[in-house]
Amino acid sequence: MAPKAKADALVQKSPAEFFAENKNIAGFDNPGKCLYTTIRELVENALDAAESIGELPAIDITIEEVSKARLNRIRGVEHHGRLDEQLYQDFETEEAKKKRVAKEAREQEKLKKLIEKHGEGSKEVESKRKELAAAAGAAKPGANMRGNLFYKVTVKDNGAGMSHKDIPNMLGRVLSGTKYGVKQTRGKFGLGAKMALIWSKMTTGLPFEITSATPRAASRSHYLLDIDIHKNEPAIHLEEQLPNPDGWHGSSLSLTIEGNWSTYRSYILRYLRQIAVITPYAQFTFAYKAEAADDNKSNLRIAFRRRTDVMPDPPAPTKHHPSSVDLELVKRLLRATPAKTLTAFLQKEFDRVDKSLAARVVDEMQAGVEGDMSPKDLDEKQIVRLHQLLHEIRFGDPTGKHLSPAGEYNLRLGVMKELGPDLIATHQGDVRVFEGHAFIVEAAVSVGGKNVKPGINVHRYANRIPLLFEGGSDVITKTALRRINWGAYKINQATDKVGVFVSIVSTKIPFKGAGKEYIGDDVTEMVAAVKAAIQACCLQLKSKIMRAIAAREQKQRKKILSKYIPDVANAIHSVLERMAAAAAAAGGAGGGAGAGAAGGGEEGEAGPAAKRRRTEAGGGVLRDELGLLPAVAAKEVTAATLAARLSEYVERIDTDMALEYQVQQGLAAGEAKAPLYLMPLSASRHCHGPEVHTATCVVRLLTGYT
Ligand SMILES: Nc1ncnc2c1ncn2[C@@H]1O[C@H](COP(=O)(O)OP(=O)(O)OP(=O)(O)O)[C@@H](O)[C@H]1O
Repeated sequence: MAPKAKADALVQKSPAEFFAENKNIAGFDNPGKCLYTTIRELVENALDAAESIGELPAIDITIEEVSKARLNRIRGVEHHGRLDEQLYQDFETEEAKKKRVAKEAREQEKLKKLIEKHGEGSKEVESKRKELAAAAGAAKPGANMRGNLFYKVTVKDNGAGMSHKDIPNMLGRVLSGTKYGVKQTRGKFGLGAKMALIWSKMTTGLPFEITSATPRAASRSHYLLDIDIHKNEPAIHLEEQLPNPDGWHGSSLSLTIEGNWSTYRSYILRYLRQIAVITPYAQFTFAYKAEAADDNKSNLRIAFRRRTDVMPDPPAPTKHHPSSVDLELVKRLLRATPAKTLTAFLQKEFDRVDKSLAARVVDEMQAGVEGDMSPKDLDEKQIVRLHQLLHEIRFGDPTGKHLSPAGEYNLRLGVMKELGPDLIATHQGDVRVFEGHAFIVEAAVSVGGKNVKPGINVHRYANRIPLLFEGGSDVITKTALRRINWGAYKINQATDKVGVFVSIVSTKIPFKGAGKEYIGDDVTEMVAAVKAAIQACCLQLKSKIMRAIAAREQKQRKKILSKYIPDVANAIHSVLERMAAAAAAAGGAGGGAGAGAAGGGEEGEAGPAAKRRRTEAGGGVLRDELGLLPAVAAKEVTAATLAARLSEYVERIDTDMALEYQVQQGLAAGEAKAPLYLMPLSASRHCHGPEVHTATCVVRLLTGYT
């Protein structure tokens, strides 16, 4: 008989263990991505911390390369040479070496043939070279060994700091934070900084170093902190309070982790550039320090300067909207409320519930529930009934006053400073609601600019943080690429350099996953709001683009007309010369004093009538009403005269058309119109009236006419 299977042993995991084993859920996928996410989490905490006290953020970010040798010195690990080379992954056997060399020779032969066929520098040769270089790297023995890719990451801010006693729990216990309330914040889960610490613990074993001071604190807290993953508890290596003579406030957080700068460099820089776009009132400095101080090729220093002191109003905490709460939350609120009566509880804990509405909700509960009973006395069934009613009754929508969008001004400024586009339009949508949470969508669409690829370049933001990964499934990308008919707005989706910036702020962003990488495309309200915001920008751009096209066409027309003026003037002049000569000859034959008409002319026509002569040339009849022919004959009208008059004419119709066009556009665009009264110059004036500022000029009115 087969032995009876042993029941699996029950194991419980701490949240820290769970996240350590499932790092990717929080955006910690591979060493490169971990470096990126660490920076991101620390920068977002820094911004939240500064904005929470109304301070214009000033954030310094440093990534310092740490070689394995240096890391080992820091960790006190002794260096030993290799005893047995053959044990190591980078050891190459004779046979493997022979194979590699033969393969390399074959590839070189292929390259030679390509050079003969297409020539040195051709596309084919260059791509083969790249392929060979990559293959050479991959074929190196031990190529997949993890190299010395360690980095000390430090982020310093001028924010609110943390109170001394809270630091261990805030930064050493997974799922602990101060941002769980109903409030728009960049952080949400109480996880990011701890994930960075877990990653550091898993790869270098070095602790978090934290220095922090709250505003007006007499001392700075200094900690070396670790996390006990099994217990999900902070483990303190060093705790001290240092003097704070200059009254500094803020935090400096530092971690040493494994990473990969070369593969994630572009993401990190893109992230910083995008956060600079949405936060133009913040100042960021970024420094990458290579292990060798004189490695100028690797060392990097970038400053994203502050461009405005106008900071959006800070988001305010709000109450739960009745339609957003689940049964568990209702129970938790009932347990925790300081309210003494049920009516007061409803009024105090929920958004959009005033005293009279609270009383009506209580009446609706029936079954013996009274408004003055204690919320703690509700039994299980009554709580279920209350929860159901909260979802069935129509409450007013959340107002969205507690939200803090970047604002069209900031968004426009940010895009202009980072991209310098040719055209830009911005739009802020109305407050909308999903699942009882208010949200606002803002958008900017730009055309042209530096470092912008042709096509639709989508930039996504959620609660003012840039989202760089997993864009394909995001509501913003999908809407921009699939739901907007760009052609209808005179934008060429394939060749124009279009920047689409969409920012969503809300007390609840429907992120997919704790990594906060993308927003689901399944919230109908959000899809509609994103589409409307992009379309509103496109509509503004369309009229700008049409104006630009018309101006370009006009310029082009003028250029073409001007180009032909000399030829046309010469041609006309030579025809006129010939006609003048013919007229002179005909006049002579007719015996009139140079005034006779040829062919169809009246016999004996003379005097003033001679000025309006008819000349027959080549079977046609020309009526010289202006008396041009004698002027041509007398060389008073030359080709140059004709060219000058033609130029004048082209210039005039250009100005007339431009003026007419501007007037039409002004009227169509509904620009500010103000009645102006023109007085005869003879009217005497006593004093100056107000100035009228229009889009194109300032008109000063004169008053006090007599
Ligand atoms: N630079 C800082 N200044 C002040 N407080 C900070 C700073 N960094 C972290 N904190 C505090 O530590 C808490 C935990 O931070 P952590 O990054 O782990 O999570 P979070 O920001 O709350 O949420 P999320 O996981 O979504 O980022 C924060 O809620 C905040 O109160």
